[in-house]
Amino acid sequence: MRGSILPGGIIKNSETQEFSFDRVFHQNTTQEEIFEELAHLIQSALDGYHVCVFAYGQTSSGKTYTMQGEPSREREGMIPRSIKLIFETKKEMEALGWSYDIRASFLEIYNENVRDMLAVDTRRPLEIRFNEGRGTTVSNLTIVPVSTAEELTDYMFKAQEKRSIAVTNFNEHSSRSHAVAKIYIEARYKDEIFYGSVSLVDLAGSESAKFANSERLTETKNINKSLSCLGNVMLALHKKESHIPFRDSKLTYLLQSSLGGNSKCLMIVHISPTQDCFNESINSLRFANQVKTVKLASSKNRVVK
Ligand SMILES: Nc1ncnc2c1ncn2[C@@H]1O[C@H](COP(=O)(O)OP(=O)(O)OP(=O)(O)O)[C@@H](O)[C@H]1O
Repeated sequence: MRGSILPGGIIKNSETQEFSFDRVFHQNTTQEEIFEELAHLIQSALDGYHVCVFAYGQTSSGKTYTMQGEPSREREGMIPRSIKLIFETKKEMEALGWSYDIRASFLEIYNENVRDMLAVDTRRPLEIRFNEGRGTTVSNLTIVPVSTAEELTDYMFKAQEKRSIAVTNFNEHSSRSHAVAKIYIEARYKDEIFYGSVSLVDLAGSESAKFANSERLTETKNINKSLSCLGNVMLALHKKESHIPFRDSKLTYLLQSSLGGNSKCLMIVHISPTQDCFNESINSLRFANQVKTVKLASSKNRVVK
């Protein structure tokens, strides 16, 4: 990335800043190519691992496009592709004697309130609880059993329609909430049960508060607080600190089980190609650099009956 930031956000174009990541996608990369990075993780969830995929980046940088996509086959995003892969693999494995119980929930965190996207009244905030052995759960969250990919995709669209939408300076239909689609997979083979899950997280835009108008300031502050908590949790995990500040935000508290040791995580960081967004892009790349250093341990969640 060319340019550097001077105090006050002035960009000096003569210097080069370099970042390196596991994979870098350009703006013409297809959804199918991006999903190739995810497919093995989805497979892991079917084998009994907890998997978490984040889309991070400033407003309008393409997070929802990546996760949700658009209805056409080529443009469908990571969530519908994950759903299809889960049900295709389930069918193959059932022929080999496995059986599956698949359920799903959709929630959003808006202004530090957790809301159930499948509930009739989505305004009712829900509580996050921590149970020894079960990890974090959300009280009264609707978790629906699903038996086909189409059924689960329909729930995804219903949940998406209800997401908090507000007007911002950058994106007319910007999503101002973190959206978490979670698929719970219980796989049985003979006397063994494997408990896996996939959390697909479309984070709210990470733009700096100075761009927000006064109405949106509280939203933006809450979004930035939870994203910086996510960064702090990642840093504390990286340093193997004795206290990991999961409870500093609803987002990190909710994802405690997915981040805290026993999971496979992937973050897709989005940046906008325009010069106006340079400072935000640098911030996103720095965040990604910090996250990249975190090494999580993961193990299969297996019970023998
Ligand atoms: N790779 C892409 N190809 C085609 N269109 C794209 C691509 N990425 C983003 N877009 C388009 O750019 C616009 C903004 O993208 P999107 O809504 O996904 O951004 P976002 O990061 O989710 O924003 P917000 O934080 O406000 O939710 C949308 O109209 C989307 O269709």
